[in-house]
Amino acid sequence: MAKIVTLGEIMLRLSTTVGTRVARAHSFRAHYGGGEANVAISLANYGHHVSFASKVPENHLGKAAIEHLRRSGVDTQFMLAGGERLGTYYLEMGSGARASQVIYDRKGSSFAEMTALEWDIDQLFKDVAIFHISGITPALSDTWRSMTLDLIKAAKNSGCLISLDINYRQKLWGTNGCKAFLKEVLPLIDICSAGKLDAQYLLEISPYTGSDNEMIYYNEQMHQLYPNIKIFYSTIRTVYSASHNDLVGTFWSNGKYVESRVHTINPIVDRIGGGDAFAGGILHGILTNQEPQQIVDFATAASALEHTVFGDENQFSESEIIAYMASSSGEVLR
Ligand SMILES: O=C(O)C(=O)C[C@H](O)[C@H](O)CO
Repeated sequence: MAKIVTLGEIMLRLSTTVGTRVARAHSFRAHYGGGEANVAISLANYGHHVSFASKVPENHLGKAAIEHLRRSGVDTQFMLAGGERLGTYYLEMGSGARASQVIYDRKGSSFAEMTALEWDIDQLFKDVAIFHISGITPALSDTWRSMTLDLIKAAKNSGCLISLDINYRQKLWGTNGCKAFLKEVLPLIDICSAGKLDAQYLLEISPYTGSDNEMIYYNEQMHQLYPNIKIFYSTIRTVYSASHNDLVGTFWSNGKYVESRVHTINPIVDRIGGGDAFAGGILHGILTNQEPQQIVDFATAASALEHTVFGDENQFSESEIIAYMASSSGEVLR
């Protein structure tokens, strides 16, 4: 199967149990996560040869992060060892009207402190079909901002398709920094995860005022700005609370727009990583040359299932997702 490389920061996640605030917590659950690592795990679950590239410290936490990737079958040959610490984030689990909250504790991490591309770049992109990256990495430092562009250019020179999840994180940078980065990077991108809010607030597309499907408008406007981007995808949450979503997946490819059915996720066990599970499903569909409707249906089902388990990563195989698409009644499967 085609080779994919994803690159970014993997972190230790420490989360509260539902109903406990971070400030009152006496214990935390430990998981490992990071947008691009989560996408790599999804793709490995579906049988793709996928490498995740990052840097972690040479200690037991760094080893645990690598073990987390290996357990799911992600190739870790591009995991560098060194630096001071593994980035960490705390997650206060939301409930009902109270949103989940993230506190980042990632300054000074082995990955964030990198000042040079320490990988053998020719090896990293050798025989790679898709290079996937997100807007989290350039938000870590000015150096990472220019290194992200360098990586993308190198991947393009090696013939990879470039996939970017905008993944705007307001706790890492402001909209101005992100907007400036997007102006530079989007002309280099082939596949892009961008939703309505990204279109309005980061790409400055005027709000839709008509009565047709607004996502068709936003996707077409984004494509007009960046005709090189042939695929846009995003999820829409029509009912939204910390513990309940109605989720719809959208996919726009060369002028054709499709949506999934509505997935009602109630209760949500853990929403972190739902977007990455969706991205993993989309990239899987692209890599296996599926039809747009099949692609969005599978990716949205994968995302819906990801909301039902603890942890940032999709833990379901392709056949489990297909079985859920066929039943989705929550009955006992015997
Ligand atoms: O927020 C981040 O920077 C992360 O990468 C942590 C999570 O895994 C990610 O947000 C999920 O998309």
